[in-house]
Amino acid sequence: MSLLELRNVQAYYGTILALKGITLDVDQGEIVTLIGSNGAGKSTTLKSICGQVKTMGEIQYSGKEIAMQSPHLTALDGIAHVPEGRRIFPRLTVKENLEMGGFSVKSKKMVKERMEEAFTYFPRLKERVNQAGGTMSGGEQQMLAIARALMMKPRLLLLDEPSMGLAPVIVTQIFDIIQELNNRGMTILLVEQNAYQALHIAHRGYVLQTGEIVREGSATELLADAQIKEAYLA
Ligand SMILES: Nc1ncnc2c1ncn2[C@@H]1O[C@H](COP(=O)(O)OP(=O)(O)OP(=O)(O)O)[C@@H](O)[C@H]1O
Repeated sequence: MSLLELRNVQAYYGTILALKGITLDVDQGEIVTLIGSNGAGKSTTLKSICGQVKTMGEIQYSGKEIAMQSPHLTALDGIAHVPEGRRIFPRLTVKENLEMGGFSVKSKKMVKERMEEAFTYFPRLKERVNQAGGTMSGGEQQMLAIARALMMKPRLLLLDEPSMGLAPVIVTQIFDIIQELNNRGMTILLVEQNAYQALHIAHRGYVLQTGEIVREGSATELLADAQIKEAYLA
């Protein structure tokens, strides 16, 4: 059984059908990437999993049906969503942002432990623990957004375009960290426009086009595919 299974998932914004029946799996321990152009439905797929849009079809997580479940409960079930555009709290410090991420953790000691664990991935955040989130660079804010998601010790991490708007050298750092998270056991569903780098760290990938999956395969297969190269890796 996969950790996450979507079966014929349709998603609507009002009467607009943004996903036309998506079927995909994410197994425990994998990095799976969703690639596709602007408006293909990548973000909507993540929002569907988190109960942030109206959906039809089955979404099973760890054997439980979670379609249309409230985002709050989905988070408590162990699914962390890092949305596009790194929505950190700009006026709060790094430490306060991380504490907000651990809001559901009752023990202060555990919050501290988790913060220290997050700092092992992001030593730069530790150096800036009292700096206001909004004054940090784009890359640091992305790191903070991911670190904040780690505070609830998720089993599944949904990352929406973590490379967006970042300089190439920072993108490489972020991708290295994503890979390290996975090496230490985190299952990751990664949405990316940067298909080339995403496929380099992923095990498998799905290609979305106007709300439909048009191709799926191992990352190696997709990287070698001539059509994909032309459309997404140019
Ligand atoms: N709040 C909304 N209201 C109406 N339509 C929406 C809304 N959000 C997204 N859509 C539409 O749903 C479709 C899928 O959008 P989505 O954001 O999932 O694409 P995406 O693949 O993540 O693209 P991008 O990389 O540009 O974010 C698009 O046609 C978009 O216009």
